[in-house]
Amino acid sequence: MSVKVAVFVAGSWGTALSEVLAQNGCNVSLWTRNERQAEEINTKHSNHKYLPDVTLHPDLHATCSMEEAMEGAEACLIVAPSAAMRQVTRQMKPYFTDKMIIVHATKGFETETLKRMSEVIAEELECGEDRIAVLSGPSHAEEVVRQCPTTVVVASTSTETGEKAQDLFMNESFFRVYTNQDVIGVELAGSLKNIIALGAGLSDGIGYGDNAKAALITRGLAEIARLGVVMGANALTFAGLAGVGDLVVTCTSQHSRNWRAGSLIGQGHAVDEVLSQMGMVVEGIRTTKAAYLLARQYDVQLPITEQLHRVLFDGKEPKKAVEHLMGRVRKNEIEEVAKSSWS
Ligand SMILES: NC(=O)c1ccc[n+]([C@@H]2O[C@H](COP(=O)([O-])OP(=O)(O)OC[C@H]3O[C@@H](n4cnc5c(N)ncnc54)[C@H](O)[C@@H]3O)[C@@H](O)[C@H]2O)c1
Ligand SMILES: O=P(O)(O)OC[C@H](O)CO
Repeated sequence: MSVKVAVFVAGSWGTALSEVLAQNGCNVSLWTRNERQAEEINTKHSNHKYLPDVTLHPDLHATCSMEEAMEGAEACLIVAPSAAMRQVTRQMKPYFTDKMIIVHATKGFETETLKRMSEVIAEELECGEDRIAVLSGPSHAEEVVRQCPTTVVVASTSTETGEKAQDLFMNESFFRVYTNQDVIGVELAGSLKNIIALGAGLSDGIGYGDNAKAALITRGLAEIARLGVVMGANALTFAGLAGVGDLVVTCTSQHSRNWRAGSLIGQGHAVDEVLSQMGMVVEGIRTTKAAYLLARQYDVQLPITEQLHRVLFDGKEPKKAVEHLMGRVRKNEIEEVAKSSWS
């Protein structure tokens, strides 16, 4: 009998990961709050709003019933936007059993509490962290559904849960999954890279070149690791798939919503106008707010995040933010790294 996996929700990434699971022979029940979308997935095998021109696996079943989705499931995959994580997990709670593990693939924080997604899930489902894994890494839905080779990491404090998640998602043709025990590092890396991707888009939108983007990626990684290590992450995680891997893909890919949003803002469009145009979640905006507050809480300097915060929330002109970054006091690159326990 195939393993049943309940997936929440049917956005781009939830649908793409459902495809991976269905290709791997799992019995996938994809929950959505939208009845028309469920009907489209079940009858036309498509989800045109989020993955246009893609024919989905014929066995992929969508439902608006949480009970139906979760009944008999051995694993639940949660891919709700960070802003909806608490609401979705609260709805799941009545059907959550001791037999299930949770995998989440959401990038971001709860901005009101500054909690990571696994913390929100553990709170709402009242379960130990050892039953939760996070899946992250350089992986755009648009390429995964085309079965382009993709590598990700699943992190869990429990080896058993991590390996169960690895077994569910890994295949030998296009989806390779590594394990890692550094949940904090993997969650922070996947979330914070979206801020730097907004910055890379902003720089491209202004018309600056590849030098500027490479600098943002490199100094952005230093900034991510600086906060991450202080919050309890393993520095080596930032050199892996969830760290530099995801940072590079999000700062350079045509598919990145964060890069695209940054680029439009760099071209002079207002933040609200850009967000209403995108039609899909741009986690980096909320994450900039959360990281700005975390930097204060942990007394860590995040210059790129701080300038992006000024652009997004105080209306600072993007070029002025870049001038500010270029004009900071002189520093020694290696000493900076050593101070942040990067080495
Ligand atoms: N798209 C990707 O390639 C990709 C890759 C890796 C990680 N992620 C992460 O996955 C998460 C989801 O992103 P996405 O790309 O699937 O977003 P999306 O914008 O494509 O879809 C979001 C979905 O969430 C649903 N939704 C929003 N609020 C809800 C609520 N309160 N209850 C129920 N459903 C709700 C929307 O209806 C929509 O179907 C984000 O954290 C993102 O960073 C995305
Ligand atoms: O399209 P983005 O910018 O939300 O990025 C999606 C993923 O995080 C890439 O791994």
